[in-house]
Amino acid sequence: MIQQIYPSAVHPFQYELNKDMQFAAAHYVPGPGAGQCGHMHGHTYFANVTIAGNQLDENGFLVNFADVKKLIHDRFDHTVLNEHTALFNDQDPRRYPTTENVARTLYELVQDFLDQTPARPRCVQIFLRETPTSYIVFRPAAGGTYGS
Ligand SMILES: Nc1nc2c(c(=O)[nH]1)N=C([C@H](O)[C@H](O)COP(=O)(O)OP(=O)(O)OP(=O)(O)O)CN2
Ligand SMILES: [Zn+2]
Repeated sequence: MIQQIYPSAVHPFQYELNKDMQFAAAHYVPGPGAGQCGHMHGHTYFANVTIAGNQLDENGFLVNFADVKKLIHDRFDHTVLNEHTALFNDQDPRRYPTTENVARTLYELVQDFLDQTPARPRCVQIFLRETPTSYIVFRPAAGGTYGS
């Protein structure tokens, strides 16, 4: 069981759902300053996904916790992040599998899924821990984010 305190996302919605999960994945960071991280190595990533909205679906869910896990855990667990070439790219720093870019990519995957649901709740925060001492918090930019 994952038990961590996460930073709060500020949002105007009544319901806030949080899903914790972990996944084991390997990666290397191709950047010139990556040092040791340029070599293939692995992490047990811990992700916390925060989704918010005002409307529940026909199940009484904001979104099914299991669907959120499927989007991330089932896709990345026991994989090499650099090999997800539709998402990451060794030639483009915006697409290197750094913690920052992985966190943003998780946001994009989750929000794309939510956009296909009738109530279209919003992913308001991704917390992604790569090591016991290093983590990133990604929040979508303000402006246009909470428009509907
Ligand atoms: N801003 C970023 N810096 C670093 C990233 C990153 O994704 N974004 N990644 C790495 C490496 O991939 C590495 O796996 C993690 O680095 P680090 O936290 O330095 O790992 P340590 O376990 O060695 O940390 P200590 O606190 O020194 O034990 C590097 N930088
Ligand atoms: Zn790493």
